[in-house]
Amino acid sequence: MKVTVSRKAHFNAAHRLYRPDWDDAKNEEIFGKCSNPNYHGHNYELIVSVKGEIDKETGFVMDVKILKDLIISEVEDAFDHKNLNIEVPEFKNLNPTAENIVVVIWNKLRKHISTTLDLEIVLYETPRNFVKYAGE
Ligand SMILES: Nc1nc2c(c(=O)[nH]1)N=C([C@H](O)[C@H](O)COP(=O)(O)OP(=O)(O)OP(=O)(O)O)CN2
Ligand SMILES: [Zn+2]
Repeated sequence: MKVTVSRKAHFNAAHRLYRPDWDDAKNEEIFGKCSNPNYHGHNYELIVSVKGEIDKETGFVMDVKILKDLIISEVEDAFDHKNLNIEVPEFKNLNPTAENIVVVIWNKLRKHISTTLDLEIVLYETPRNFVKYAGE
């Protein structure tokens, strides 16, 4: 019997979608207003879910306090109030799309979560745009 435990979190961050090997016109054509050279921001919301067996002694799949602290140290401290393109090393050579951001977050968290647990992350870039990644 497997149960999913989820924790919501949020951060706000600035970014710019662009490719340095494309000129401004091509970036504008593909990324539109999101390629604004002066950046723009989002209030990102995420739902981190771990799925696994309930431990017989604790009754936990995973202690949510541990999950909360992990999200704070690996995601919020690293991304909150940051310019993703400039201040977050993972995006130095990676376009900070929602797709790429969710994969980066998943890889950061995966290292710290037991391999007996499945990990899935849903990342909302806006209230209407969201992506999901489970490591496949
Ligand atoms: N596949 C993707 N497409 C887009 C991404 C992305 O990360 N992956 N990102 C953007 C922009 O950065 C931004 O998310 C779009 O903002 P906006 O168009 O303002 O989104 P809204 O949901 O607010 O738009 P509404 O029309 O008001 O719903 C673009 N594309
Ligand atoms: Zn954006």
